Parts: sequence; structure tokens; C-alpha cells
Amino acid sequence: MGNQAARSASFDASGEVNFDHFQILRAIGKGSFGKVCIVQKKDTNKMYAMKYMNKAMCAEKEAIKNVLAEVELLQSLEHPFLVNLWFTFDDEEDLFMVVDLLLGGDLRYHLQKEVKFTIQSVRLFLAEICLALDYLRSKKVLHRDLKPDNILMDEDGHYHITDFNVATSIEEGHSPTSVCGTRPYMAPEVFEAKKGQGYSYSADWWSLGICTFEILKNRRPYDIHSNTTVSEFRRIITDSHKSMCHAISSYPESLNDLVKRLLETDPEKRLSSLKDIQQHEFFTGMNFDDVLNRKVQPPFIPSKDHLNCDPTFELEEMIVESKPLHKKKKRLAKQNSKPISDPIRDYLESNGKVFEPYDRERKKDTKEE
Ligand SMILES: Nc1ncnc2c1ncn2[C@@H]1O[C@H](COP(=O)(O)OP(=O)(O)OP(=O)(O)O)[C@@H](O)[C@H]1O
Repeated sequence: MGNQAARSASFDASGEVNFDHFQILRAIGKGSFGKVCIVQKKDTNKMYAMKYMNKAMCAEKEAIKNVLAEVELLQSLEHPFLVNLWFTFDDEEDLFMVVDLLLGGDLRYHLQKEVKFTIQSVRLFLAEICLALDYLRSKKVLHRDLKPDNILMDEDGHYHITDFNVATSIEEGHSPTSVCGTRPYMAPEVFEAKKGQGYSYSADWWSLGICTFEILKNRRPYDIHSNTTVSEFRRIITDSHKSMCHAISSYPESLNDLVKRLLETDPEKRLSSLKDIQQHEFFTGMNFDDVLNRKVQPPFIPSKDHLNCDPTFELEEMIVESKPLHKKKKRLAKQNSKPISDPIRDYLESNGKVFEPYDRERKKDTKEE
């Protein structure tokens, strides 16, 4: 991406974090609400992924509430196996989230490439994600959309959970009851939440069970789709339970048992805590402190020869995009005379709040002083 504007911009590194503090290197991805590019912070030279969402588009898609909730939630979290938020700021057009840069591609990408994960890889994958889920539980957070698309790998082969768009905080004594997430990965109690009792942390562990099966077999255990109805759901799970068990029967018994216990339909009986995991035979001999400290060498390391993402995003940004990021400075300078509506700040104002940029680096410095 051309970055003349960013490069030549003068900026005050001691001031509030903003777009000028970063050099835009290249576009790497596109989600339903925004785009992602690789950036370098000019004062520290650290690399990050910068997600930016057009404010007007957020308002059009009625996504403002969720986006702001995600930003607020991410500010309270930090863990080696999450994609951590470092900075948030905005300008007239966009809301920016600067997060850990993970260049190993998402798990979906590797499944599509038909990577054969060894038992040892699956073991480390599970240990790292279980540590992240345990951390989320300690923060009273339920992710609600754990799936291969939302698990990113770093260049060393460690796993990181991302996309907290539908995550929720669980208040003491209040179980969430809204049907949320991606159907093929949704726990039965979430799928049936409206007629049931609500659900809790164990819902994420069901999704982890589905992901684990998918890593082993490169397909999901149950034929559930975005249009599967509540009444079909139970029948599909009951009818396919035997074939699910059969499909994994050639793996070591301890792994078999683990997958079945993650895919336990009764959330009360489901394996759903780090303690359960640490005591399970499949993890005999695994030192979870070493895992947490990234001292366990990942058996599968994503290829470094190429960026594990689609190069078309870069081309699209340069050719098709009507408001390219690298021309932002000029564009905003032209607009300066015109008053621009700001749906995000308006939304906050109507809720008695103001937009505040976030800077995790500065927070850490202030703590250390
Ligand atoms: N932290 C990151 N490091 C490296 N690449 C990333 C990072 N976050 C996202 N990407 C890339 O950008 C793409 C789009 O990510 P994004 O999170 O915006 O959307 P999504 O998860 O695909 O979709 P949705 O917006 O529907 O959740 C991802 O598929 C991935 O290739």
C-alpha cells in the first residue's frame, strides 16, 4: 500500500495515540465490519494488526453497540493466547483497533490447506486454548463464537483466540439466554436457549470440542448449518452421536474420551474447566506452566515462506476501495470545512458517555512508575 502520507506525517509521540502514530504497511484481510492491515508504530517500531471500521457502515449495520462493547471488553483482557488489544482511537471516518499481529494464518486457513495435525499438535492446541478459556472464565467472560476462523496462529505456531464481537460478561446469578454464535459450533444449551435455562461458560467448551474434532477429521462431527432449526438440532446430534464416536475411534483412547467429554450434551456433565483438563489422561505429563510461558515447542509451525493470507485484499484496497487508507490524510484535510456526522460519538453521547482513546502501552508505563 502506498504510505507516503503516513511516512511524511509529523506526529507527537507523547500525545494521545492516533492514526499518525502508525505507518501502514499492507492490507491483509477483510471482515464483515471492517478491514485489517499490518502497521508499524513509528516510535517503538513494533508491528501490529490494525482493524478499522467505517463508522457510517457500523451505524448502517446496527453494529455500534456490539463494536463498542467488544472494545470495552478487550481493554479488560490480556493473555498470551488471546489476540490482545493495544490501542483504540478514531477519526472522522473510522474506528481503529490496533491488536497483536498474528502472521501464522487462522485455523480455518490451515484446515482448508488440509494440514495434518499430529496428536502432539492437537495436545498443544487444546492446552493453549484451554488456558485462554480458563483466563476468560476468571474474567467472567464467555466468548460465544469459538471456531477455527476465530483462532489465529502466530509465526511460532501458538494459538490465539480473536473476535469478541458477541462475547459477553456473565454477571453473578444471571445466565445469558440469547441465541448467539455460529450454529455448527453452538452448544445445545445455546441453540435451545429460548426454551431452556440459559447457559454459561461450558458453552465455549462444546465449541472447543467441535473445533478439536474438525482438526482431527477435517470435517465437523454434526451436519448442522446456518439454517438448521431448533427441532432438527437435537435429532441430528442424537442420530449422529454413534458415527461421531466411530469417526475418532482410531485415535488414542485418552483423546477419544476427551473429545466425547467436550461434546457432552449436558453442560453440567461436560468437561469445562482447566482443572478437568489438567486431570485428564490425555494431558498426563504436560506442564501447563510451561505451556502458559510458551516454553512448549509447537510441533506445527506455519510456513514462513509466504504470508498466510489472501493477497487480493492488498490489490482490492489499492484499486477498488473508494476511500483508501493511504489517502486518508488528504481526504480528511479536504473534508475539514464540512461538518460530518459521527454515529459512534453520537451513540456514546446519547448514553451519557464520551469516546476515549485507549493506549495499553501507556497504561503499562504508568503502572510501572
Ligand atoms: N490480529 C491479526 N493478525 C493478523 N491477521 C489478522 C488479524 N486479525 C484479523 N486478521 C486477518 O484479517 C481477516 C479479517 O479479520 P476480521 O477479524 O476483521 O474479520 P473476520 O473475523 O474474518 O470476520 P467478522 O468481521 O465477520 O468477524 C482475518 O481473516 C485474518 O486473515
